[in-house]
Amino acid sequence: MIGAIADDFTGATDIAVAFRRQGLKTTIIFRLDEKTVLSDSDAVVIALKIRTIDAVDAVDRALTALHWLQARGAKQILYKYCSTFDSRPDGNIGPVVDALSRSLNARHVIFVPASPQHGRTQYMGHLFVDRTLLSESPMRHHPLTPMRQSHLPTVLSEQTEHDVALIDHRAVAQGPEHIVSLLKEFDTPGSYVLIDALDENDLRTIGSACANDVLITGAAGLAAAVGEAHARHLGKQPDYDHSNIGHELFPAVALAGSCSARTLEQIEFMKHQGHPAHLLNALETPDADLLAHRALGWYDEQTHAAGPLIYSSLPPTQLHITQQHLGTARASSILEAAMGLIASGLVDRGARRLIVAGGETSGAVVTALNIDGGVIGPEAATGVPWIRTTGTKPIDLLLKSGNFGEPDLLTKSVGKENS
Ligand SMILES: Nc1ncnc2c1ncn2[C@@H]1O[C@H](COP(=O)(O)OP(=O)(O)OP(=O)(O)O)[C@@H](O)[C@H]1O
Ligand SMILES: O=C(O)[C@@H](O)C(=O)CO
Repeated sequence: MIGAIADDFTGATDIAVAFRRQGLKTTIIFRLDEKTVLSDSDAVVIALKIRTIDAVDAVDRALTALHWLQARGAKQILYKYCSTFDSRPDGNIGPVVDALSRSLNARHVIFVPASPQHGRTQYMGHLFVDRTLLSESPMRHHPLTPMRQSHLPTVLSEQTEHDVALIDHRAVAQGPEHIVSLLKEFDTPGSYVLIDALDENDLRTIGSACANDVLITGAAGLAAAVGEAHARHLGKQPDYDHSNIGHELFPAVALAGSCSARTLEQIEFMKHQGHPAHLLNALETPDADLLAHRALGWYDEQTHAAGPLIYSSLPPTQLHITQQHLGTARASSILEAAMGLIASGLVDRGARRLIVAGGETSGAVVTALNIDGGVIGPEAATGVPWIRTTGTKPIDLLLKSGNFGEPDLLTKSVGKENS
């Protein structure tokens, strides 16, 4: 069984569906419970919310997840971070991988964030988002983890004491045996190796070179490659879900806390299509309870025929003003707490389908709703699967990564009743 630990919730759904697509029976876990028994899962993904928290706490939670997976028979561990390597200079990718590699006694650890299906490629150690370098992409304005350096060996070296090497694309092009022979040079405990990848072929090459590594790290591109090799080994066929998850439960509401460029476009599109929208203004009301109370009062006045939107997302200049006045961490914690309260209030009022934009925001919502896990359904967009939650009152959830999906994704997913 492959065990994956994801540093945020939308990242967890992104790799869960990458495994599922290959035909692996995949379970997603939002809350660790010692009593959980996994029946015949080929891949298990644990969603953590540790991307931006204090590194000591992040390490602690990642190790708890590791031990939980090991106790249930995970043979290979994938640590999933963002395909744009989102992290702060003091963490969290470095400290968490340091702890996981020590605990697993890993000889070398590969780092492969490239995910061509999402337009993320790595060449000569530099990460690209579509046609631009990471540092020139909208990721430079991220509210919590602004990425202003594209050369990943430099970024990772700032987060760890371990040596960081690069296997560049010329070496990848020579095939898996060549990578295996190069990795032998790094076969001392705790050697870190970033590997370039431009397309699915490169990822397949890397996936087969690292098939026996106890610890691998990366994003959905690597998960798909490793999942494919694993499915082949198990004799499983690719699986495209045809269930009705995500298409039948009403009322539906969209919640957006992501300030990523694509989410801002999706919000504009939704408003333009006439969906009612309510902005959470933390600058004016820096109080989670009050923001939630007002948002739910507003929701109660809507007809719900066209799925409503509740959002806090702002473009970079306005975001910066809020963060300067309130402090970055305080603004996030007020808004995440408000989103959690709003989600609980919506479910109490009968909402059956929630579309949530943003990984941290998704973590806040799922945690507030006390959801243990769910079944991965069809993809509304690449890397964005519907999830039907487990438990007595299932709801359908779409946890959307900030930059994923076409501009009409929120509009299409929230839908219009009887349309
Ligand atoms: N108006 C605002 N002012 C300050 N902070 C905000 C505002 N709106 C949202 N935020 C915060 O910005 C953060 C956005 O992170 P989140 O992970 O939800 O989105 P994302 O990074 O775009 O998504 P992903 O990680 O999936 O790519 C959250 O902590 C959220 O509370
Ligand atoms: O890898 C990605 O880009 C996403 O799965 C993600 O991590 C969103 O936060």
